[in-house]
Amino acid sequence: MVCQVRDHPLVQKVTRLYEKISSLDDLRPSKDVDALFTQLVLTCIPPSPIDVTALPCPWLHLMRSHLIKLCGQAESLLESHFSTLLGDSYQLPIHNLQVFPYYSNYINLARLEFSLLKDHLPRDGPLPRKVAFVGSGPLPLSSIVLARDHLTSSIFYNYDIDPSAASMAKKLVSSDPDLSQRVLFRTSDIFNLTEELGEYDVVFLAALVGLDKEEKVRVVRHLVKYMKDEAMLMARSAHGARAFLYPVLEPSELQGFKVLSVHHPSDEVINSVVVARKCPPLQSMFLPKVGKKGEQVVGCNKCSKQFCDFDSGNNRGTAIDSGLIL
Ligand SMILES: C[S@@+](CC[C@H](N)C(=O)[O-])C[C@H]1O[C@@H](n2cnc3c(N)ncnc32)[C@H](O)[C@@H]1O
Repeated sequence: MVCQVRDHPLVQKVTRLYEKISSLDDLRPSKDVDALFTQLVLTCIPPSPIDVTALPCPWLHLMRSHLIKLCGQAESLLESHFSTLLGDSYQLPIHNLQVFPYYSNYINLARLEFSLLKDHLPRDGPLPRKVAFVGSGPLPLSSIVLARDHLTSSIFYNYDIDPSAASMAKKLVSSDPDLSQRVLFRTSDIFNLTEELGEYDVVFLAALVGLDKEEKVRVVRHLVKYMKDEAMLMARSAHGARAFLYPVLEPSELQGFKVLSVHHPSDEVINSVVVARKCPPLQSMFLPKVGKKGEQVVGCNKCSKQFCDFDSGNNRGTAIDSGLIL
């Protein structure tokens, strides 16, 4: 079958950039690497009619999944470079974060995530006390900006699978009397976090945790298993052509969560944000398990408009989108 989408100008441009990026020996920041990734981001930011997650030909699927991995590697190397620069060159790294070329993107992303989170918290209720950020990286700008500007009394526990990330990140906040006490770092793969995930009121999930659909779903299932009921999940995703750069988390993959909102930025903030709340345990298993769309779903009381809409009181549900298959 001929793959027409390959002739689309956007796909042709991304393919050309992919061929150059994938032939690089080294993804550490340099003039060439920066120029290629800048072109790639500028190519993928504008709205696009193409559903990148449903590319008809296998070659493009393979290209996309390799490109996401290359972007992840380059992002981590960029963060390590600037984290080292900040930690080695400044007494107060926190006061010099603007040396990172995309600092303003993180300011905007943190503002967006906080406003989306606040929309789903009780109006005059307390702000979340304990926050986890999974996939914080060597330059944990999201946690730093969220803790400094928005959740100013919350405690942030940052997790990263890369042991060097925690040590670099600690160095950035150690000279700040407030953040050094409230923004803490641990090394762990998300899959090794179990009971402690149940301590958090909010879990932020970086876009690069779970690089393909299967792994992203595995991450969500792990979070469902260990997050406490009603805790909030702020998961990063991607939309449109930005899905060439980051994995996509579909609301339908968030079984066990009630999806509260999905926000696709149209400015230079690359990531989409999915806001969800952990469902309370199923009240009863008496409802038949769902098999196909539109059938009755297993009761997930008070939960997941996305999956089931309950008649009042009798706890029976009719799948709207896709049922909970447990
Ligand atoms: C590059 S950072 C991006 C986050 C960014 N620094 C921020 O502040 O929003 C993404 C991080 O996710 C980490 N990561 C990827 N998979 C992970 C996993 N399974 N568990 C924990 N961390 C993971 C990577 O090591 C990487 O450092």
